[in-house]
Amino acid sequence: MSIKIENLTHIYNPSSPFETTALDNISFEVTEGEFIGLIGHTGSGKSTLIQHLNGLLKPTKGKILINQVDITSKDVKLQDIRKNVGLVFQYPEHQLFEETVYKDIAFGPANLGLNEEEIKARVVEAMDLVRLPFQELRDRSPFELSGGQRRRVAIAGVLAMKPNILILDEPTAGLDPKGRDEILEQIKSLHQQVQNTVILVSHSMEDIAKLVDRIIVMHKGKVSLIGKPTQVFKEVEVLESIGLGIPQITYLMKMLKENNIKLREDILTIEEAKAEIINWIRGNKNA
Ligand SMILES: Nc1ncnc2c1ncn2[C@@H]1O[C@H](COP(=O)(O)OP(=O)(O)OP(=O)(O)O)[C@@H](O)[C@H]1O
Repeated sequence: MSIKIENLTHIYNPSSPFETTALDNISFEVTEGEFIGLIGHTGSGKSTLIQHLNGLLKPTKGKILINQVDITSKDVKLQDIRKNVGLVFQYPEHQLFEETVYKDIAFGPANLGLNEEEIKARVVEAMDLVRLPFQELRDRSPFELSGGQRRRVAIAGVLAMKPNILILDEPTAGLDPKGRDEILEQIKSLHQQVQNTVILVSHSMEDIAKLVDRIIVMHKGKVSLIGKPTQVFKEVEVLESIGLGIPQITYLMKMLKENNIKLREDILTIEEAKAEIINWIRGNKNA
């Protein structure tokens, strides 16, 4: 499903001493099946923006079109939006409440009015997508699991709704490096399998550089940059002026180039850098 944001403004506590313009007239489009990284400093408006996409917040001004349907219109039911747009909040495991893993993941599909057989199929599939063993964990309490497993149960609960648009707000926050890599790897492989539209909110350029088709950089309620990772990372001055950087490996490639070691600058991962440096060394040996 596609998303089109038109002149979206959101003001908290309007006409009060606490008035805050969290989103300031922003516009952009996301095409069906795109994987978007949404990045920006704390307070830049990321959470406010994504809460508009599943109808949790209403715009002060502007429109949100999902597959050309304006979801801010009074005729659109919240339930229909939520069927299509799955939102995984920050620290989603805090919202687990059922006594078993199965019941927690089944909660959303049950609310969709599906029958028991279909609900079970959804739970099995969702647990498989986040690599949680169904037989071993189905009857366990989510509260007996590790932090990383609880996070995956919570993500599975949203995946079981089979949303066409999946939005994840800092899904790796608070996890150790292994847990973080596993979750990112699972989100990537899910996107490759089902080709859904994904918006991943992150503070880490490193994390999103490897995954996304395009990056949206937010600053003070506005879209500051939007483009492919390699395009966005060329804007080092803009990024630094708003307190963000480019991935360390991209810095290293730039520095090598400045020292007359001619390498590609659009390197995003250590693996790509390794291959490029080995090529360069081989080329010089043969010269
Ligand atoms: N419920 C609220 N009431 C009043 N102001 C709010 C509310 N939620 C957010 N804000 C303000 O709106 C602005 C944008 O906040 P928002 O949470 O959208 O930013 P963010 O980029 O998601 O930050 P973080 O990375 O910390 O989650 C901030 O100035 C924030 O203080």
